[in-house]
Parts: sequence; C-alpha cells; structure tokens
Amino acid sequence: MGLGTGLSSGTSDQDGRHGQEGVSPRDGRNRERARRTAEGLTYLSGFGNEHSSESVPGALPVGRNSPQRAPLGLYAEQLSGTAFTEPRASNRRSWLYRIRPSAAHPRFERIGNGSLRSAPFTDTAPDPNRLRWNPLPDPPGGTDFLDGLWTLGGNGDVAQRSGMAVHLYAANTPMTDRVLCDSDGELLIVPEHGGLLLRTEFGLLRAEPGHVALIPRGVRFRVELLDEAARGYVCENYGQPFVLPELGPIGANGLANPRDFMAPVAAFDEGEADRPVQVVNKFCGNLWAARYDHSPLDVVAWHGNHVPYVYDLRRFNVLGTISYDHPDPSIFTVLTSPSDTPGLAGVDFVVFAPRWLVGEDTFRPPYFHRNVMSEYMGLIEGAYDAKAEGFVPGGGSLHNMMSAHGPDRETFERASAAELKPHKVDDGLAFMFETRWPVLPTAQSLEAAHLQSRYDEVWQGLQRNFRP
Ligand SMILES: O=C(O)Cc1cc(O)ccc1O
Ligand SMILES: [Fe+2]
Repeated sequence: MGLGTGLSSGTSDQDGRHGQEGVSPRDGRNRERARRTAEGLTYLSGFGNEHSSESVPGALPVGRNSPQRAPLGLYAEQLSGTAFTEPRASNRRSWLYRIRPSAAHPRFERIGNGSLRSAPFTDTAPDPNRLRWNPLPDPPGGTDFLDGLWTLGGNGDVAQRSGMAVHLYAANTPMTDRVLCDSDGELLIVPEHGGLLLRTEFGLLRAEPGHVALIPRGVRFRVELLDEAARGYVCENYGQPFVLPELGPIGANGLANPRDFMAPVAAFDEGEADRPVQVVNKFCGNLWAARYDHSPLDVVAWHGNHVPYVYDLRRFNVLGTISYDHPDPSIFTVLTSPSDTPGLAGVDFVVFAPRWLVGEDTFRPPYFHRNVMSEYMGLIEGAYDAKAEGFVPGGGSLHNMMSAHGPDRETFERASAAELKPHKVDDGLAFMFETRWPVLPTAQSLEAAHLQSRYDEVWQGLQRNFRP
C-alpha cells in the first residue's frame, strides 16, 4: 500500500501513487500559477520572533488571545510546539484565527507509509561502514512531495520525541487537495533541484535550491512545484526545535543572522477553503488520513513564535581561520536542536558555503577524523572540497560514529602539494546533518541500486610516506 487515497489529480494505482506519466496540462497550469504567486511573496523577518499577521484587517484580536467571540466570526486556536511550562527562551506556541476549528474533522484511518520510515529504526543491523549514495532515481509521473519521500535512516524514537530521520524526496506533481501534518517532528526541507511553493497554515513560503525551509511540528502544509521536477533532502527532527547556535566568543553577530529567517504573512485560500481535502497526519511513525470537507489552510490571522520559515544559505556569514589549521565544522552550524546535555546536539544543521581559505602551513580541506557524532552529508550544488569525485548533487554520504573518513586520496595528494596562496572555495554548497546517535539505515537504503558499492576505494592507495 502506498501513501495516497487518490484525492489528488490522476488515478491511483495499488501503490497509492498517481498513475499518469509525464506532465499533465493541469500540472503545467498549477506551476504557472505557483510561480506567479511565489514571485510576489512578502515575509516577516527574524528568528524566533513573536510575529503577528492578519490577512483581513481586524482579524487579529487586540489585547487578548481568546475573546468571547473572536473577530469576524473566526475560531481562536492555540498550537503549541513546546510544553506550556518550558522557559520563555525556548517556549513555542502560536495562536491561529481560522474559518473552522481544527477539531472539526472526521476519523483518521491508516494509509500506507510508502517509502517513509520512522524511528526506532530496527530494519537492519547497525553497520559501521562508510556509505554513499547517488541521487534518488526519478519517480514515476504523478508523484507529489508526500509520495516522493524516501527514508534513508535515522535514530531515536518518535514516541519519545527524540532523534531524527534523514529523508530524500523526488516529486513531479503538486500536492493538490492534499495536506500533510507531521506530528512526529519538525521538517527541515533542503531543496537541491527545483523550487517549492509551500502553502502552510501560516501563509506561503518559497524555497529554491540554496534555501532551506522549516515546517514546525504539527503545522499543516502542502507543496506545489515551481519547476517540472523537485528533488532534495529532509531532516525530520523529532527532538527539541531547531534554534540558532550560541555565538560565545564570536560575539553578537555572525553565522546565520536572525533577521535573515523569513516567516510567512497570513494567507488563506478562499478557492480551496470549502473544497474537500485529504489531510495526512504522520503520527508515531505511520501515516493516517482523513477526508475533511474543507481545507485546514484557512487561517486568516495568527500571532506567535511556532511558525514556519525559510532561510537563504547564501546569507550565512562563514567564519574560519585567518591563521592556521582547519577549524571543526561546528563553526558552520546554521541551526541546532539541543539535547538535555549542554553542547550536545540532537542534530545540527551545518552548511559548507563559499569561503576563502587562507590558512598558512595548513592542510586546508577537511582533515582525517573519527568522530563520536554521526554525519549525513548532502550536496546542493557543485562539489565538496574533501571529495574529488563521486559525491554528487542529490547524493549523500553517511559517516557514522567513529568511522574513519576525511579527504579522498586525490584530495589528499592535491592539497598536500598545493601552493598556499589565498584560495576561494566557491564551486559548491554542501551540508551536513550531524547527530548525537548513529544514523541507522533503512533496509531500502542498503538495498538501493543507487547505493555506491565501492565507496571504500576512495581511500585506497594512500601511500606510506613515512621516512624515519
Ligand atoms: O567532510 C566531513 O566529514 C565533514 C567535516 C568537515 C570538516 O571541515 C571537518 C570535519 C568534518 O567531519
Ligand atoms: Fe566528517
């Protein structure tokens, strides 16, 4: 059984996928409309702010959250992302003023999970090997973002709200009349190919390759495509919500600057407000669907800090050495999901963005290492400075706890002999999901045809150079 129950366009085969090949005229029209919509978007700026937004004047109550009768006949509803009693600094909640309350819905029934998997990951024996994948193969025509999610692995436990999953997606059709809600965690979406228009309860976001988008736990959304196909990565964070890392001695500025995080303005789609919609809820690892007689993307106004956002990775203020040695990649942390142990992240999102390398008497690419943290890496464009070949956009590598890795032979030889003049690394955009626990691969990821079988060979032929 697949993901869908056929409320989207096209016919569903047994797999729940929509069985039409190629691009339908309806998809083409939808893409045009999505592009026009995406071009005119405005945003609210700032990470973690108490934003407020109303798409109709007077829709937002003033001075209280829950008046006896909310303005304009709307229903008031709170959505919390942290326990009520968490400290102010980490507390997340929003108030939504909507056409119908979220509670007005029928029973959810189980549907197939497709290629989505969740923690605990018990499919396979934990494997100490270094693994690398080519990009996902193109999906069949009629695959939307939800159908196109494919889980590589992860850790923790969805029911304990701890750990994370690494998913990839490949889609060629918009989600229409179909909305996703992830109760298990927040979704950090990293497009690698093709732009996305995210229609969320809070409003609209545009995410192109080079941007990341975050959908908080429990926020309903659907994904439209700005190009014929879309491909990318998703970190599903079951743990504490991502925050900006502390800056310590760096000072008050640097890395990802808070004002570059963009939240949507309130927007509701009158056109879809009264159309039946399939709402798919990912709950404790399984997909459940209910057919609503209206769209839950019917929020007219909202305020709060549990909100979706986009961030352009090219705005990341890259810091690094101006003397010698290669700093640890924690200096490239965009977002971190803290654990209960100070300094130990459930998962960090790290970007390797264009930067100058100037270190003197320094081996400049990533060093050889064995780390206690586990690293899944992906490539958004170009190349990565530790790997000469084989690590390609849309592909990914997994270097789990204590596995030995670093520059491949070609990179080691080149960088050991390079003339150390200032050099700009500006031919790529790579990222890492770095997590406290090993990423346990799913069976489908170990059996996949796109798993590279000879990855170990990139470290073959590193000569004995020892001359006592
Ligand atoms: O390529 C990697 O493995 C990621 C990485 C990059 C770096 O600059 C230092 C350590 C590290 O794990
Ligand atoms: Fe590494």
